[in-house]
Amino acid sequence: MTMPRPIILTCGEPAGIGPELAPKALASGVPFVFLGDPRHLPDGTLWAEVTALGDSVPVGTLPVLRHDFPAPAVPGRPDPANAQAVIDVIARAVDLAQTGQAGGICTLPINKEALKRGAGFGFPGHTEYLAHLAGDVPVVMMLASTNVQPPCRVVPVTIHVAIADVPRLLTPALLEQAIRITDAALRRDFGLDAPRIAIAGLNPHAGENGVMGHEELDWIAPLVARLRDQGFALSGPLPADTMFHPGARARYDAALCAYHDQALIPIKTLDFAGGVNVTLGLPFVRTSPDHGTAFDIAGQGIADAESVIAALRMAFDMAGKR
Ligand SMILES: NC(=O)C1=CN([C@@H]2O[C@H](COP(=O)(O)OP(=O)(O)OC[C@H]3O[C@@H](n4cnc5c(N)ncnc54)[C@H](O)[C@@H]3O)[C@@H](O)[C@H]2O)C=CC1
Ligand SMILES: NCC(=O)COP(=O)(O)O
Repeated sequence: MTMPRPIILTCGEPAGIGPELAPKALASGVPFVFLGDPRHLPDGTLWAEVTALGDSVPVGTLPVLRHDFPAPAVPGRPDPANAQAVIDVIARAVDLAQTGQAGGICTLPINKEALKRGAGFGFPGHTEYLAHLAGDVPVVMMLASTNVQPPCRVVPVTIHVAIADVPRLLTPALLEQAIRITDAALRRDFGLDAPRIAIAGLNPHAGENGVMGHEELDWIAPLVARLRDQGFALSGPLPADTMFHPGARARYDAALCAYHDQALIPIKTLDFAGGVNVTLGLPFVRTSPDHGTAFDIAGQGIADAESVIAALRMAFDMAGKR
């Protein structure tokens, strides 16, 4: 087996904890290159500029593929002048992955509000932007634990949308697409031969036979039955409140949830430190730590690098499987 190419670690929002996590991520042991402005790294960081992904640097030194930003970074205070460069770094990383120069990308967190206000960013997150850059392909956001058993893997079928819009946006076509993409990715990237997927209901108690909502009876259960007949190992619709305890998680490999918080609250409660966000369905590997920009602690040097280390390892592992 050939060794995967190095992973690109994008800088994300330079006013957040991303730049201080990059040197700490060397502890991952994964070959990676930081794509960003070296001026944003903490004082005293050992870094060396590389011009290509194969370039070697001394042990313990952060390899940096330089992307100059217009402004320095002030922790906790995103500068609108830097917003476009944050977006450009993501696009440049995708290009490096699509052209085979990088084994995949691992993204440090962005602040969606800062990008929207600073550069009119038209996407609610990396996930949607990456799908666009890849040619408007359908994708799925999955967050996967690395520290708990049985594992907690969750997919929000609707992603960054207002809760008021969920019942309209959660459609049979979207759920079926998410099931198919998740099943394929669990086989390809996670080495599962017969993935078991649990489907959460939308309503309390999964509607309790229509007395607390009707979507489960109207279309979720029929869709699950139809796809089960096609060979997918599906369970549900299940009441979301009782499907994340260890005994329940032992019965499936990934849980498909109706909306963002239904999926992300369990994993961030069970394994905030080790959670990894992975985009399924892209033609290249993309992972990310599960946390955000953490402006409240940025620049203090106390940010925990466990999630980005787990994300880099997962990206490298996935790149190896492809
Ligand atoms: N992949 C991405 O680009 C993501 C971006 N975000 C963005 O981040 C921004 C802030 O989001 P929040 O909801 O406040 O979540 P957050 O994850 O940034 O912070 C939540 C809490 O966890 C703490 N925390 C986060 N990461 C930590 C770490 N590595 N070590 C120690 N403590 C840590 C923070 O100090 C804060 O108290 C938002 O703009 C959001 O959209 C959020 C999640 C993922
Ligand atoms: N809450 C998860 C999140 O915001 C991650 O979004 P993305 O930037 O990875 O799409």
